Amino acid sequence: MIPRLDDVPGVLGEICRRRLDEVSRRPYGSVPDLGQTLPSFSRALALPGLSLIAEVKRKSPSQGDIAPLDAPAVARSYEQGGARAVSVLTEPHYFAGSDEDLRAVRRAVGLPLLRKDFTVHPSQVPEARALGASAVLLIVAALGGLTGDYLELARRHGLEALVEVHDERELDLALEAGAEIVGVNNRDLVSLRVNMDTAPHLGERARSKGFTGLLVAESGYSRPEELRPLAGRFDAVLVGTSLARSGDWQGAIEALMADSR
Ligand SMILES: O=C(O)c1ccccc1NCC(=O)[C@H](O)[C@H](O)COP(=O)(O)O
Repeated sequence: MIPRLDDVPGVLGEICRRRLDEVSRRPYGSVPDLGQTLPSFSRALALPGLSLIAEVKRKSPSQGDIAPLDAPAVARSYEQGGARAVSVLTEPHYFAGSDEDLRAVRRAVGLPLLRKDFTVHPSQVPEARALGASAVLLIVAALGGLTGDYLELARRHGLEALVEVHDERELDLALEAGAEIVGVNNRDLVSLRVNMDTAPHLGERARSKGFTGLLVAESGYSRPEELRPLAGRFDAVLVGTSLARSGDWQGAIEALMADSR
């Protein structure tokens, strides 16, 4: 169940190899699961109109420092602004996130949470649930042929999975693996280039192949007009940098989503 990360190029490869090294040092099951009932991620995304997954993001390889956020306070504003789910980055070095951020956000809001991390070891799956996440991120570019095994593991732990792709090959792999929630990332995680045509293109391909699950468009969104190509095609959009940077998190959501509700 450990992916062959030597073959993963660029920044994504670096992040994943470092994460695997860190995670492998922790004793399996070191985060106690309090057995709490967690809200459904997919039900929130399937509500009418375009759902927003708002991300708590302090820094990133493409942007550098974004904002020194207080994770639970920002998540509360996201909830008040009408976000339907919150994504919490828990990777410490490249994104300045932490497991404690996820725990604190769980205590602060009632929305379903996505643990936005680089899942490269099976222990991260039960850990996500124990920290209060309803869903984990599975990046096909990192997991390759193991994507289906991680999906099965997530289901066994009562978690949903956002299966992330950014090209046709990865999309086809995600569909074959049985993904029910597919995230199309406009950002190529190897080159870090953003192409806003990626989500509409791959969304259309997924539907043409008979995919009836949930589609999420990810990365690069900051203006309401950029959401127009998603209307009626995507169930949700995941937004990090532009919201995190705004300082007025509730107002930024209201402005961004004004035409999409
Ligand atoms: O954001 C990055 O620079 C990045 C680099 C390498 C791997 C992952 C990265 N981001 C993860 C994400 O997918 C985004 O945080 C998410 O889609 C939100 O994107 P944005 O609204 O553009 O911050």
